[in-house]
Amino acid sequence: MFPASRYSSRAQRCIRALKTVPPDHAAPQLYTTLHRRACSSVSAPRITTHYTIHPREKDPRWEGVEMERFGDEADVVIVGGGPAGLSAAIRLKQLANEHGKELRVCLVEKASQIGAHTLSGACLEPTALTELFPDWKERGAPLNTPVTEDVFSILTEKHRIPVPMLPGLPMRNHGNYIVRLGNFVRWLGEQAEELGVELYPGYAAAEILFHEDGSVKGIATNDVGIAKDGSPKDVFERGMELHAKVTLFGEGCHGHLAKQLYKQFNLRENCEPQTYAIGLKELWTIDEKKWKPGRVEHSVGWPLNRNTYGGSFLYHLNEGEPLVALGFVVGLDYTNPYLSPFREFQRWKHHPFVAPTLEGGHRIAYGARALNEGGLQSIPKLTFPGGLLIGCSPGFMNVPKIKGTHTAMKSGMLAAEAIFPKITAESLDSETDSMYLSTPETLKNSWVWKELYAVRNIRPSFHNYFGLYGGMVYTGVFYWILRGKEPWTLKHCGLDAHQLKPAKDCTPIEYPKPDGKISFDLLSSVALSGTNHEGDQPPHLTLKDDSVPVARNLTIFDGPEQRFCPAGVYEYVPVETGDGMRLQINAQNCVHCKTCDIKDPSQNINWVVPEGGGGPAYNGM
Ligand SMILES: Cc1cc2nc3c(=O)[nH]c(=O)nc-3n(C[C@H](O)[C@H](O)[C@H](O)COP(=O)(O)OP(=O)(O)OC[C@H]3O[C@@H](n4cnc5c(N)ncnc54)[C@H](O)[C@@H]3O)c2cc1C
Ligand code: SF4
Repeated sequence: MFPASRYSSRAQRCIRALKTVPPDHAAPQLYTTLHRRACSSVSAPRITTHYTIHPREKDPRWEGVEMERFGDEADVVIVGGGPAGLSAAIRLKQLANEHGKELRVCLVEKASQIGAHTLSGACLEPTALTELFPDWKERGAPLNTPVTEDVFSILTEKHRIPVPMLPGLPMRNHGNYIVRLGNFVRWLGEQAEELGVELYPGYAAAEILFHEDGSVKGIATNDVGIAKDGSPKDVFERGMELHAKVTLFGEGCHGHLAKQLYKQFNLRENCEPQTYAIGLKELWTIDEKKWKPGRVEHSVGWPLNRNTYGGSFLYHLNEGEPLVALGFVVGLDYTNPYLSPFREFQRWKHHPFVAPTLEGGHRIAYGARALNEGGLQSIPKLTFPGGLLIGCSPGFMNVPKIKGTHTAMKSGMLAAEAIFPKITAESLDSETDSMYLSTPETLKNSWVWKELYAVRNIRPSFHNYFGLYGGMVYTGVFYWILRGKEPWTLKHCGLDAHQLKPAKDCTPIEYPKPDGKISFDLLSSVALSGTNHEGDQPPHLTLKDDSVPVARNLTIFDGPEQRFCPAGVYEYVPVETGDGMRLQINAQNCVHCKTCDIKDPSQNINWVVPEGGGGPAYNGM
């Protein structure tokens, strides 16, 4: 793996030493020093060609290329057409209409169609929707499946232990609806357009723009026409600037621009690190005799061990055909680098309680997306000069409920209500100027805050010796009986990226081969996500340092990105000229789940937006 012909003797000494020391949380300084030395001594093949790593100003191929950008002005610009962004846009226009004000609201969405990058369960709690549109039924909102049956189980390899769904438990779904969230988001988009919101699907916000005083001025959409090697193509076109008085960032879980805002405005200074899970999902048409529209099934336990947080969902939809949505969620604080969330999902489908539903059925869609698990203690400061963070980007997910849509919507609506009087108090003819906002008090007094406060200790309580079982006992005592009123707030165990143990300390996991009927391989799965990217563009999975994957991730953790990526984007392949391995990034496969950016143990991967419109083509996921 590290032949003398390829690496200097200094690099080899450092790599050998790296193999013998524990990971950085055990001996941080020694580890970091050795790692830096090893990486600086390794001559790695060039992988990253993106201008965010190799600035165009220093690249002779870009000399003389026209870089002027066209700019447009709006009152509010919203990044992300998910439940949060669309609810904020809708609420702003509702308020403008109620008060007889003109308000220009523009929303950019990186998917080619609104809803095409949306992936969720999803059981929808309709609280926020009813506040936004009390007449949602008359408006034809696609909530076609009220929950009629709620089943929760602890799975062992061969058996199932039923858990009664007592009133008051967070997992209870009485009064909720099973939806295809992509369809619901598309419907929200239609309502927004009807109210006069300008929607721009196929336009990714690639850059945050700042005023001279450091406040946010708006965003720029991505440039197009850059070749894979980072040079300009003949068809190169600069993106467009959108300036606004206020910019709302609703990029969803682990926003790429939000990451920059955290740094720029130190927004995470007083909160815990965000923690995450990856959720994988499939849609199946099943035998009509097994179809029970309105039935919701959740499980914890097998195939995960008691110290790995996660579980499954299986929802029977009522959409005119015998359709089920099923998925598997794995907490990204798992420690064994050999774990593959995708293969755990495939294995789970063979459980004797699950497989009979799928036998004779047909899989029609696949996808994956990260979700927040940090809860209240991980919500950063939400406001900064010129903008606000909304939805799952800062993280309003209610983890034990596995629900974040209603809270994301409400956070967007509250943001709209907080900024509306400020924007309209100014002369609308005045030059665009950024607003200074403080966290809306209404948010802290809202049901969102109360709901997240009550469940704040459930997820961190799973970090105990008994794992799953300890967490369930904690939930029973402190949530079900005391309703989260305990006077303490538990901490998470740090960044998910830091939780992996070195491969030498872990046992490889033997996964069964897929049978092609119930379980499938990765590539045939990715094909069902419809994902596509223009091939001749720089990979949007950028590496801060091209040598780190081999020198650290492969050497110490046996290349975990090959297993945690649910789309087969990362592969270690033999170097063509000489010995050794190199990382190959199959960026076209990416389904924009953001897991690599979260779980990379070296925090060397930075997901950036690809050319607008690229990515999965989900149809009602
Ligand atoms: C597997 C899984 C199961 C879930 N189950 C449930 C459930 O049963 N019930 C429930 O209520 N919630 C569930 N959730 C959570 C729910 O999906 C989220 O809480 C919700 O979608 C958050 O809404 P959002 O608008 O904040 O973010 P998102 O829905 O992620 O929307 C963000 C949007 O922004 C776009 N975007 C991102 N970056 C950019 C950019 N730079 N430029 C332009 N556009 C951009 C994205 O393409 C996306 O369309 C689940 C999530 C997962 C992953
Ligand atoms: S490359 Fe990263 S963002 Fe893309 S699918 Fe793989 S893990 Fe997800």
